[in-house]
Amino acid sequence: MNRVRKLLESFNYAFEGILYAFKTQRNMKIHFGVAIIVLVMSLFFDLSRLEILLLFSTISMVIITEMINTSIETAIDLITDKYHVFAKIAKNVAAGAVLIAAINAVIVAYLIFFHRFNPLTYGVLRQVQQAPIHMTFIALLIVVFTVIFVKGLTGKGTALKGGMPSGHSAVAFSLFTAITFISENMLLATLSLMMALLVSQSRVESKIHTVFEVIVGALLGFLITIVIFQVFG
Ligand SMILES: Nc1ncnc2c1ncn2[C@@H]1O[C@H](COP(=O)(O)OP(=O)(O)OP(=O)(O)O)[C@@H](O)[C@H]1O
Repeated sequence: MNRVRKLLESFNYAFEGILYAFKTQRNMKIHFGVAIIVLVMSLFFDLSRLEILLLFSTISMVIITEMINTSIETAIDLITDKYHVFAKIAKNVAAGAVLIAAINAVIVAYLIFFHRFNPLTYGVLRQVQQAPIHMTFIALLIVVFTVIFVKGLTGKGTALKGGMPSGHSAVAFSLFTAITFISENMLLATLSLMMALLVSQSRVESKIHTVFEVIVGALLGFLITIVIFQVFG
């Protein structure tokens, strides 16, 4: 009897932990909200057992990493409220784990749902792989990952602001290239190029990037997207 009570008690503590994370962490509410939307959506589609399994594992992974992140943050705050480089590393690494789980979730959701939303490509993976939107999505993802990676190598700026190269111009030029390939229309190409130039110019104007960083970003976005469209288009 005592053992059963102990077991129940430990379940209770575990639920308290889940509730605490949900109540106090804004991101946790977002994860749960998105998870619910995805699960409701899954009811409208004829998902295979494997796809459902993937959905559940992916959702669990995001929630689990967020909870471990909360746990580490709390433990660090218990130890110190002073600035310490180790505290920063521990918290950043834990936050990084959540980010990876969240990116994985976006990719899984894309692979499971996207072709079902597009009646033209319904059920035909080969067609989806060749769809411009698919290539644009993949190109953008690769551009963003590359920018973050290069920023990490050069050690300047943060993932989303400043540093080498400019992520904004990389994305803007990637989109310009995708629009040019998809539309095959000079006017649209010119207009989107003007927008990409404006984005890049504003990064220099607001002193977030140097001209060189913006040019490297633009080249990166442009070249990666060209390669993707040439190879898979
Ligand atoms: N004691 C500390 N020493 C050094 N850097 C810290 C310290 N505490 C926090 N930081 C830095 O601030 C960032 C945010 O920390 P914080 O504890 O506010 O986490 P958070 O992700 O904002 O959490 P929440 O979403 O719960 O508000 C950490 O990722 C870390 O880089």
